Amino acid sequence: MSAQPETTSDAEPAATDPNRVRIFDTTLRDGEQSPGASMNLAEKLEVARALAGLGVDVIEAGFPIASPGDFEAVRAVAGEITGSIVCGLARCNDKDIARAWEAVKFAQRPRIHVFLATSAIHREHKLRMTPAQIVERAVAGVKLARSLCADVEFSPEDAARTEIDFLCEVVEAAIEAGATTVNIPDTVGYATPSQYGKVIRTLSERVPNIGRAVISTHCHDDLGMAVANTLAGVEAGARQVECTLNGIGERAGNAALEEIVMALKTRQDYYGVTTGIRTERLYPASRMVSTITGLVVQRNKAIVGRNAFAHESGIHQDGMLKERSTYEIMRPEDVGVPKTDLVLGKHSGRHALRDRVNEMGYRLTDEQLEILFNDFKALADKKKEVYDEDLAVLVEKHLEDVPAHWQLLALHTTAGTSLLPTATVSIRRPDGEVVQDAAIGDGPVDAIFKAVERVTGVRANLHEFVVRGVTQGKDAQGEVTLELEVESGDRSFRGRAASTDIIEASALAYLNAVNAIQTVRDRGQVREVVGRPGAGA
Ligand SMILES: CC(=O)SCCNC(=O)CCNC(=O)[C@H](O)C(C)(C)COP(=O)(O)OP(=O)(O)OC[C@H]1O[C@@H](n2cnc3c(N)ncnc32)[C@H](O)[C@@H]1OP(=O)(O)O
Ligand SMILES: CC(C)C(=O)C(=O)O
Ligand SMILES: [Mg+2]
Repeated sequence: MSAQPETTSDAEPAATDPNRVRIFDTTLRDGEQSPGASMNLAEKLEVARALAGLGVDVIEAGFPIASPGDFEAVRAVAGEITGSIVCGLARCNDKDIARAWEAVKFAQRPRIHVFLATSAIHREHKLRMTPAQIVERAVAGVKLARSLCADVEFSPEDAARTEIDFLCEVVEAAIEAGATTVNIPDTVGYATPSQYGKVIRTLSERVPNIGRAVISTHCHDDLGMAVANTLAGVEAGARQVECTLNGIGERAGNAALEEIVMALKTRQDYYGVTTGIRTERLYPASRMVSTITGLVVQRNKAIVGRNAFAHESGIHQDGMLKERSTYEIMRPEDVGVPKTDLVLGKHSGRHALRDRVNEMGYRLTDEQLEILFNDFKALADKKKEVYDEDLAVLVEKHLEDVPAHWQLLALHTTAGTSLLPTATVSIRRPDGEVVQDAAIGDGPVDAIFKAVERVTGVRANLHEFVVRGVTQGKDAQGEVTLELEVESGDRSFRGRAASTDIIEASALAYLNAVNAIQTVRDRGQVREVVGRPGAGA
């Protein structure tokens, strides 16, 4: 075994500032261990570039002994990435360590990461080794790695379930053998924050040579506590945190990089530490990892989920419009999310509605807004989200001046392959009387038109009938536009209406055109009237 190379004496802030927390990203190694998340060389390189751009201190690029492909990927990352340390994982044996070194040796800043489980469960059942053999093997592995590389990390796998005295012994021996970072994995996500923090604090108090190494956290999310445990580790003195983008990783995943970084940044007042992460690149990097791995980010995921900066409740939206900090503790632009999203839905209020229609260029009186608000709530009860296009339809409906002489109150249709299409309509006449009638037709829409004709007595030929989706999603609104020609054939009247139910939209559009005809008749006018839905149409 050759003499140990010098420990890396980098002038990075991470090496000199006691309050700087190093971000060790293992998206390409532990993250890739998520079932179905394997990445090829080109994909790993792309993610590695994003990680370097993000400013992570260490990129764990893979486990070189795992496969020729992983070896090549780690080598490619090592050959290209500058700035960040590039690390390869190795079991505690000569072959793994040699292979890891072969893969990372051309990196500007290489690291070998050696691991060996220390808990009783792993010692007895998996490794079948005694505590003394574990210490001996760990020391040999670290020494071999240090003979090759100045920067060596040692992980006592399943540390959080390891007897604390034995853990202290192994950590001390690994540092003595040359480990420059000692990583304390909660491999199975079993720890709780105060317990994990206590482990880190105990190591820093009881291991005599601990000052020669950086203490690192590596927490899994089996009980949903990976980030909380990591932060407890930082509070207890850890100055490297191992994490992955979007929290991907073995089983329930690893601690999420974006959550740790933003917790440390947002609560700098509490933690008093910094990282070197360019946080405005978090969202793009998260999107990239999600696209490449195919692991979808849940909507309500902290920091990078689609809802992380979205507000639907009226009270929150009102607060946001008055002062952003009422309901947001971070600015979306600080994590690379384009902007806060005030989603209009069933829980929204008048402030948000007025703000949105103003943004869309409409100026409504208080009375118009009130009417719009009622229609909006009725629509929001049917639709999950009310889009700008939906609003435009509702607003225009109230800006039009076609009076609702005839108002549709209720509608019922039956249709099917072996039935006569039938429609029953209930309509309020201009004199206020409610009339019901029914008709059969070639289809349910034709039956509706005939029933409306029977009630209103307005005879016209349907000249044009167009249905189109005007909004997004399965619950999109359909808009019906139609044109009626009155019997003389020299005048046409258009009607338009929108609804989530196109049968209803057809009835409303037809009645709307009938109202336009009625308006002309009442005024004795002979010009064409373009009818759009009037109030109640
Ligand atoms: C907590 C973690 O995330 S650890 C990293 C987990 N990641 C992976 O396992 C992904 C990559 N792994 C692989 O491709 C394969 O498991 C390989 C190539 C590493 C090994 O494959 P194989 O040689 O066929 O062994 P296999 O995976 O079936 O079993 C693991 C062997 O390593 C031993 N082992 C496990 N951890 C260590 C360690 N840290 N140091 C030394 N030996 C170890 C096991 O005891 C077992 O040895 P045995 O064959 O004497 O019983
Ligand atoms: C290899 C080690 C660090 C690991 O991933 C774990 O223990 O979870
Ligand atoms: Mg792990």
